[in-house]
Amino acid sequence: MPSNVILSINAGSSSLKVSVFSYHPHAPSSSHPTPLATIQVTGLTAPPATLRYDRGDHHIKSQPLPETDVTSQESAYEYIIHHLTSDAGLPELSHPDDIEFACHRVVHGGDYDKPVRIDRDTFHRLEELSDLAPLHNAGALTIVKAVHDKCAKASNIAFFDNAFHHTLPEAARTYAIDQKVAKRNKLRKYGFHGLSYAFITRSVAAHLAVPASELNIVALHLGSGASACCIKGGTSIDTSMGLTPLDGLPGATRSGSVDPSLIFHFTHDAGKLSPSSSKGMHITEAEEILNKKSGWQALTGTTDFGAISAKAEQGDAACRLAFDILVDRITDFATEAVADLF
Ligand SMILES: Nc1ncnc2c1ncn2[C@@H]1O[C@H](COP(=O)(O)OP(=O)(O)O)[C@@H](O)[C@H]1O
Ligand SMILES: CC(=O)OP(=O)(O)O
Ligand SMILES: [Mg+2]
Repeated sequence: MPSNVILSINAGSSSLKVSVFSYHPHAPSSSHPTPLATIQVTGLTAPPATLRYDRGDHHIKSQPLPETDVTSQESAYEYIIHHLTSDAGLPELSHPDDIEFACHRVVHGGDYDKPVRIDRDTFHRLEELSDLAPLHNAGALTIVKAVHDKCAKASNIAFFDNAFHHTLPEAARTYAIDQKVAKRNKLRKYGFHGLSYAFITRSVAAHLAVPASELNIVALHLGSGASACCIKGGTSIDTSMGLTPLDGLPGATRSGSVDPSLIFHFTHDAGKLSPSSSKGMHITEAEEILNKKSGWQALTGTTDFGAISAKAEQGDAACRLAFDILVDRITDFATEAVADLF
């Protein structure tokens, strides 16, 4: 009997979220896969990480994980696969070979505007984009590799977080820099969280009972990474993230938009390679500081925005400021975006 489990895998900057579906190879093409379970490890940047597991309509467990066990997207994936294949209540997935398709959210897909099956060539192309999504692509690719190495029958498919924004008008996606250099190095606004915006567009249109092509909204995706998107006629016409997910709204460890010359006044080492660079991913001190040592972490000492909002309400000044900064930046984007909708 052919294996028939589909995994949907979202390697976020602070979490790994996996949904398990079953799929009947001979079912009509109009039928949808059946959801079996969801499992997630959250709080990777605010240890201890937490496991949450739901099977069918049942919440099975929520528990903190030992701090040493799960510290990265890669170790979270190993933990999750072990957990799923050991669960007697989920007989459809009792061995990694039961997985037929592993569908990965890949944050930076460069010029790809549609999902692709990942082969050696696409894997290398996505690896080359790792420098442009330093908190994301490399982690997702370690999971692609784990599936390739350990799930004999699975195909890896990449779904790109920037693809929804391929409709950005030229003026919105072009930076005011030398266009020869921009074109050669593919320096433009890509935008991210597109899988989420595509879902929001479908869901809001269904809720309002209007065709997506008539939907005009400003949508927000607020998580460890935060962004906003202006959606006109169901398509993205502007979004707050840019060449990389660093641009736009601040996030858990990200500064968001700052004056581009600020970093040279912050440190004289801005252009040096950071010690956390690896053979496959080159990160300067500037990128390290702005991606990993800024945002809510730098302002309040935690990346947990739930805790920040609670403390802000209790009068904690640093948390109040962090909260107000987020509101200020969202309001800036939304005000401009609403004007673009008319
Ligand atoms: N109810 C809430 N109120 C405020 N912040 C929340 C709430 N629920 C989750 N968060 C915050 O959202 C962040 C996690 O976002 P998420 O999108 O799941 O992560 P990732 O970027 O890894 O995908 C954490 O900072 C968490 O504290
Ligand atoms: C693109 C991005 O920032 O994703 P996440 O919110 O999962 O970190
Ligand atoms: Mg996310």
